Amino acid sequence: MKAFLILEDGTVFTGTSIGSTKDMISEIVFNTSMTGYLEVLTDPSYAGQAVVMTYPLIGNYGITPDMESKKAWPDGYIVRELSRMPSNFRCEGTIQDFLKEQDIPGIAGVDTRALTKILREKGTMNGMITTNTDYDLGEILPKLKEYKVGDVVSKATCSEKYVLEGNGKKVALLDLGAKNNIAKSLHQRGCEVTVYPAHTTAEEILSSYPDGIMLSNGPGDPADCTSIIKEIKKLYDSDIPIFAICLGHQLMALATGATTHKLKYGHRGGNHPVKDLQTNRVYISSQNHGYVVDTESVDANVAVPAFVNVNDGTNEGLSYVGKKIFTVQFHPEACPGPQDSGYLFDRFIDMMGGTK
Ligand SMILES: NC(=O)CC[C@H](N)C(=O)O
Repeated sequence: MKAFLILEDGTVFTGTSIGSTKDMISEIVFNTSMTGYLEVLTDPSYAGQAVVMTYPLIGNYGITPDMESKKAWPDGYIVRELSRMPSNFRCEGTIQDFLKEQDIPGIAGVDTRALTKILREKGTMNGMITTNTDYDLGEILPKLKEYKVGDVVSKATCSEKYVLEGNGKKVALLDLGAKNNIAKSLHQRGCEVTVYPAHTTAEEILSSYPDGIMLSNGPGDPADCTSIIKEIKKLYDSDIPIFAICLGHQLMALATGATTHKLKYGHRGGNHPVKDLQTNRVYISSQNHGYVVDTESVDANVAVPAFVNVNDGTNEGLSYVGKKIFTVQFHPEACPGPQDSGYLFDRFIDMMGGTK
């Protein structure tokens, strides 16, 4: 069946429908990872976005247990070519069936290189995937311009708190739409991890006397998370060691007086170079974000830049003055992508007083 991808600027790509055949409107973003399409699909930070994979052949090893959450989160999925015969000893199905099961519409056969060039030059924009051959641009384009994502953190967070038992440091993980590998990275290092829903109060978290607090990644515009930001300010004031990733990093910055803005087309992929400003060493990082902390808005008495993006000079991490708090914009938990910055979990454990 034919499908169409219609962009806010009026560009139309024609391809083949994959997954669900329902109409979808979302923000269209591109990811340049060459591997790890399943981790991308199951990363809750994609809630409220449709993803274009720039790697031209997707689905070679089918569906495997490499999931970063229980379900797929993007509103839509856009690929050049989908593998028709996935092959792997762990393969449990095809992307086509997975998308159908999850009711996610997609489109294959799109010139993703041309599409990405448009998004890179004009910036991220909204789009629609439809199988309706009688689509009416005059009706659709104003709707696309109007579309704005809602409260996606509430959708992506867990509904109840749960615990991963361990004998080491007690970590409270605030789940803002967390990827599995954050809790796993702590648990593998012996920590006992208590995962809390995003709207938990600071009082509840602090009353369990954690050795450290971790703020996760998550979807949407950080500036929309006003009530969570208030709770994070109380966590900042508590003097408990804190490590934060991506959305967590942005919310800690907002809680302490800095501002954020939306990047033209974001950073999503597995090869973003970031420089550790303490050592001047460059790490290749996994990234997935559309917003960034304004470096010049950070009060030097509160925090100092710890990492910078080597491609565009944007902020990639902050170290908080007089506090045991450091935060990063990239993903040390990888999944997908390089694990070069996994040592940051060890740094967090050292900050909490080392392994018991
Ligand atoms: N992966 C994330 O945590 C993303 C944070 C935020 N939603 C952004 O796009 O910038």
